[in-house]
Amino acid sequence: MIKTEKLKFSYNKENILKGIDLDFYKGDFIGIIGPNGSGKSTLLKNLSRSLKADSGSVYLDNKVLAEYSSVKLAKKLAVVPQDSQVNFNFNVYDIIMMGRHPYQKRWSKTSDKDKKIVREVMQVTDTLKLKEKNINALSGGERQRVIIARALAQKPEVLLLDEPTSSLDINYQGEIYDLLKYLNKNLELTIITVSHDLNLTAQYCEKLLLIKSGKIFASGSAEEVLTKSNIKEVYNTEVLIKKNPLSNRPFITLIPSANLQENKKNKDFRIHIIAGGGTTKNFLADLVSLGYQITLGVLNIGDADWQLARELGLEMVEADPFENINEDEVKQNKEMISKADLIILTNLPFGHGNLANLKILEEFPEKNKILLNNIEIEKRDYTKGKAELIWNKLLEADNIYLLAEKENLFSEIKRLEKSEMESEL
Ligand SMILES: Nc1ncnc2c1ncn2[C@@H]1O[C@H](COP(=O)(O)OP(=O)(O)OP(=O)(O)O)[C@@H](O)[C@H]1O
Repeated sequence: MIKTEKLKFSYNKENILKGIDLDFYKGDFIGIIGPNGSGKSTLLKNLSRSLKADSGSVYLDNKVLAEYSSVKLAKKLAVVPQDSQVNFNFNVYDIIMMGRHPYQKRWSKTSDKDKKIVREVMQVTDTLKLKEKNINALSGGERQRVIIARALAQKPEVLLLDEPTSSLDINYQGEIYDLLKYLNKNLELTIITVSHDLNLTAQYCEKLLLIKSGKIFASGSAEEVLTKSNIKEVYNTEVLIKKNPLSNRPFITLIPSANLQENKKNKDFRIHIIAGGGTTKNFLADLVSLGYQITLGVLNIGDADWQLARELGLEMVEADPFENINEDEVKQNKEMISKADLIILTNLPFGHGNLANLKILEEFPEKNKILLNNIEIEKRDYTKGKAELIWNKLLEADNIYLLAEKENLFSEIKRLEKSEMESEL
């Protein structure tokens, strides 16, 4: 339906769009995302012909966009611009009726058909009750619904929106995107929207187009586009990606980078974590944001710590649950431990899996170890079997530190890191 070929555009000789090839189909619901200044709005304006490309082409239904008369184009394609200020004191009804201009002859009166269509779009956009109100007396969310209603009154096949929810609160954001979804599903409107909100677009749009510096960096489903590495590459940001339980689409959370200087300093300090059962949930993301190099193992696939480590994109040794750790997994774990400057243990020395983990540790008596949540351990009965022997031996060493608190963990790591650096000098 909309296609571009080698689309290039520049403002004052500054290349903004650097060869965009895209192909959108009838009924698509597309989200165009990307960092500030990457060229999203410029692309949208080229698609709606409010800017003219330097080279390359835009096609609408296989016809070059430039060949459409403005009336024909307005009947096919409507735009909800980023800054939808209306400078006149019109009431809502008159504003929406403006969408009928492409269908009206000059000086002609509004027809019954115009009135019927305006009424329909007011119903769909829930703006009937605002009919008599002055446009400048509306809230941001109401105004946006009116501007969308005006665009719909054009009876377009494609709706282009530039950040339709940027100034709206979370309630109105959902309302506008629900409306777009309804229009897309029920009226088969093709929707192309620029947005900064990765989670909203992930939840509502069927396809995403990720723009970086005027080029398409990635396109496809939300799962395909919103990967940790794409976001790192394009936004230079570390994120946590989970599945939104309602939509099953990716849900992105920013990992705060606590202190960039600190992060740089920590870059080479490696920590290997032996955990299980979600015992890392209070500190794992913090350690990542502090810049430590984290590995984990051996974790059972499906375990809460395994899940979190995956979401954080960490390197780990994984094992099938309810199976003994096999030789290969032991080997991988040993490799990770041998590279680590510090080992953190969070779980308890019982069960096959942890026994194997403990046995591996026996081979690294020289490594500093932190045992988190020692209080928990004292409560448990681990006094039987081989685990006890290994465990007691570990506890006898003077390079194992027992901690109960997350806060103490960070200061203890810093202390060990410092002494490591001093011993290297
Ligand atoms: N009218 C203009 N004249 C000159 N340069 C412009 C103009 N409009 C935009 N630019 C520049 O073109 C580049 C792309 O701008 P554009 O608005 O398309 O980016 P964007 O991805 O939509 O950004 P944002 O997310 O911040 O809205 C930016 O560097 C911007 O400064």
